[in-house]
Amino acid sequence: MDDGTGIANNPYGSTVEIFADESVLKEDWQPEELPEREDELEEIRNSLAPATRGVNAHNLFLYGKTGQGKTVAIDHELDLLKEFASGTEKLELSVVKTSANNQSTSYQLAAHLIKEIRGTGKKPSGIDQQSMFDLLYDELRSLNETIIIVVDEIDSIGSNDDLLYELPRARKNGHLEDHWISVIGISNDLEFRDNLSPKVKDSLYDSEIEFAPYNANQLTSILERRAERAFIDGVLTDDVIPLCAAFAAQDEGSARQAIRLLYKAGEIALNNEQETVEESHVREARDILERKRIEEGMRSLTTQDQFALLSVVALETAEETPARTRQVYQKYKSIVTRLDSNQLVERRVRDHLQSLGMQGFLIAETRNRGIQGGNHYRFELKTDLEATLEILSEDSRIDEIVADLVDIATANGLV
Ligand SMILES: Nc1ncnc2c1ncn2[C@@H]1O[C@H](COP(=O)(O)OP(=O)(O)OP(=O)(O)O)[C@@H](O)[C@H]1O
Repeated sequence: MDDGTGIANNPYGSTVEIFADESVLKEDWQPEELPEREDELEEIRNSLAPATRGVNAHNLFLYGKTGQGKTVAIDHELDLLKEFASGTEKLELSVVKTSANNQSTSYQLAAHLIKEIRGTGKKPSGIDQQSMFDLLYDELRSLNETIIIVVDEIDSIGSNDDLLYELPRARKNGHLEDHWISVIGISNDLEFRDNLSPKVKDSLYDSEIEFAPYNANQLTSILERRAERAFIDGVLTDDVIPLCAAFAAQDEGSARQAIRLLYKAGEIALNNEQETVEESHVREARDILERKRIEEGMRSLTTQDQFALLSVVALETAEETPARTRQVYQKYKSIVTRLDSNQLVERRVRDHLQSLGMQGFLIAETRNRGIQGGNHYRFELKTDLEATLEILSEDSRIDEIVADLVDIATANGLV
């Protein structure tokens, strides 16, 4: 049937409508309000407020797992501060934002900041560290009197953290005599603070705010506000939002994950020409996103990460998890022997296991050893076993081992 637009037979011409404003479900959409983070917003405001009183804002660290609203909260408060600055002569403000990205050093971070301030051109390179810092001070001098530097993924800077020590002291040390400078660091790595060198901690550390994972009720309200704008009235069945919220809350409590689930469920309904979004769409969306997450994560695993993961998967198929490091290590040794690969010592394997925990593949539970002192760890698989086995089996180096594990998992009724 022709609807008069001439596109009736075009495969893009779906007659079903689900979304009222799909852009609201996109990653870069900026919410106007964050009622679930009122306390954190107030703490950020109190830390930034000295800038309005003619001195530097406090240095600030925001911690929390992924998708907890750290970035959106800081953006919200900085926007308000900029708005305040534009209406008064009391505050001349410049905000510089950058991400430390994977494995940055102080040198690279300084180069990133220079590029960010210049707004164009390539990152400077080929000079020594002090010259790079001097170049950064030159650029910073061209900015307004009060400078706030936001460094996302600040933990990526690792042990070469000289710049984090230098920046907050730039005024005192005469590099930026006429400026007030402060640094806001954002991190997903909850242990980063403990690993900072004492001199950086001392120089940089004024206050910290931890963003606790959202619970299912908070995620429900976040989703409801989005859904009201994003979807046509009445297309979401009652279970959809609570289910998206529950799935995300069971995992990391991430608002990003909850929003992605809702968006994907809507797309699945639409692609299937269905008039309403239902619980089954959310379940399908969860499976698709989980698989994608594992696939993406696996691409960045090193060979030894992969062997460590495979060891835990092997214990999982035999229903022997959570497992102590020693147990995982035994499995690891048999795997590398079978593959005729380089064998690491137990401590290094434990490092790989912990890194897999950080990357969301494993649950790494810490137990205190009581009077013996120190901690020991227990590891179990966090990702879906069946999907993990399936993705691992695509790697020809380990596919025979994975095939054996699939047999064991099947025999144990796990897949
Ligand atoms: N309270 C909230 N209300 C509405 N939307 C929110 C809220 N918290 C987070 N979001 C949304 O969730 C997504 C993730 O938030 P954000 O990027 O701020 O998280 P993050 O903690 O900085 O995560 P990461 O460390 O991974 O960058 C964004 O789309 C953001 O708009």
